[in-house]
Amino acid sequence: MLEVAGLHVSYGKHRALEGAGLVVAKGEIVVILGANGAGKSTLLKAICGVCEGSVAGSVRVEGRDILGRPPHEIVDEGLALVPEGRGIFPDMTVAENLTLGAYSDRARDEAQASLERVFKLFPKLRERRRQVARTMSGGEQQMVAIGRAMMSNPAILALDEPSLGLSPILCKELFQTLGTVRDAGLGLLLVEQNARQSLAIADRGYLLENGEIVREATGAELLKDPAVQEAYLGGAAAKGGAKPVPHAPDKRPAAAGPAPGARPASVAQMPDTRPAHVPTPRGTGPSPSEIAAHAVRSAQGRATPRSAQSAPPRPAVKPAPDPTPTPAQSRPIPTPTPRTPSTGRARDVLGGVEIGDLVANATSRADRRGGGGTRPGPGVPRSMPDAQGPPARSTTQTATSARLPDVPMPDLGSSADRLRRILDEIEGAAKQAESWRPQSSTNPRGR
Ligand SMILES: Nc1ncnc2c1ncn2[C@@H]1O[C@H](COP(=O)(O)OP(=O)(O)OP(=O)(O)O)[C@@H](O)[C@H]1O
Repeated sequence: MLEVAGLHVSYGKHRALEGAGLVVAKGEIVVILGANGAGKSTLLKAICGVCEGSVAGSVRVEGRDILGRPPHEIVDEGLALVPEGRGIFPDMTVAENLTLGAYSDRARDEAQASLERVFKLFPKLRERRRQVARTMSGGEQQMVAIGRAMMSNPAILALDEPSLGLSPILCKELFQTLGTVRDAGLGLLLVEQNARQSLAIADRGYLLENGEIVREATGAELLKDPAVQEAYLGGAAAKGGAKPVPHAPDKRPAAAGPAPGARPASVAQMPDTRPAHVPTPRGTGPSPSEIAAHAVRSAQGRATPRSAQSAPPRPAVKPAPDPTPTPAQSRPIPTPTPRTPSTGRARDVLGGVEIGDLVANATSRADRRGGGGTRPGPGVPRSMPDAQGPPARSTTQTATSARLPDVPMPDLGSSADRLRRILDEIEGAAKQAESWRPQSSTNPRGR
């Protein structure tokens, strides 16, 4: 169960959240509705440990306090976030994306069971497991994002605007899927602008106005409520179809606070016993590079003591688009050495691939990119087709015909080091670009 009480968030002087409280039990869908700027994303990010504002209050998962803890620890406690925009690895296959979702301590040993559960929920992902993620439709990519979050074996799944950008048909499929995920026993906390469809599947919902929870009721009650219809469903006369959420209302109800009978009142009114303004470490949801960086640490952790894994998460760096074809995983990748024994069965399902292999694979791709297609990176022989800078192929070819060559994969430890170095180089280049200014002598305005 997720219990949030007295949650305050400020961005500088701006108070975005004022004492929000909510509860999500396993096996229920809870929707947060609110106008643009009401604080919905802030609420979700603060709960999941990825809010850049100052956060105070209480957030508990299964009774354990998680506020102020780093995102990967929060995932380990059983709370996973599907961020707005999905955050999948576009150049990796479905199977690779899913496998990387099992990087947490909580999930690693159960990766196989989690994968089977995801494939059972989303049979399409099993069919498409070798397809490169960026070649999938928006709805399918959303499935990958949800599936990847489920690979961490969460008790509670938080989703930020999962229907954003989906067509009406895909929206319908998505909400059906969320119902199935709930039926599998997970608790879902859903921030949505599609009020009609989200309330239709919700067990309960909360209305957020100007940073405060002003009402809690069942999904059915909220759907029938004239005020909700007026504010979020385009008026009582509106029939069917998703309506845009109105802009921030200028007035709030006189009696702001949980509705009569709102449950549990005791949680919503819990005093804030935490020190004011606990800063949380991240600014946005975990990015693919953060997940990759954590995967690197996890992979290294197999050969190093746990105490050596305490490096802070890396800053978000968007992966550059990969112009080279992505190999399909149709044959096992040779196992790097030395390696501690594999956890076993997940490797079978994924054609012999595990997180360490994925990291090594990603590294060798990055090397090829860095070498401009002319110089293979260390451990990547010149005979690799991509290293010779082949002409661009279609995405269809990418997904179906590219194959990993039978070459030994580089040593895992050095791969991890190289991935780190590449991330550092990207960061350095970004910093240089930020600090660069034209010389005054070249000022075109002559000032
Ligand atoms: N990083 C930030 N720095 C400063 N202010 C922020 C930041 N993130 C959000 N805010 C402000 O906090 C308030 C709540 O923003 P938030 O994104 O949580 O709203 P929302 O309900 O999710 O809106 P939308 O539906 O438009 O996404 C807004 O006034 C927004 O401008």
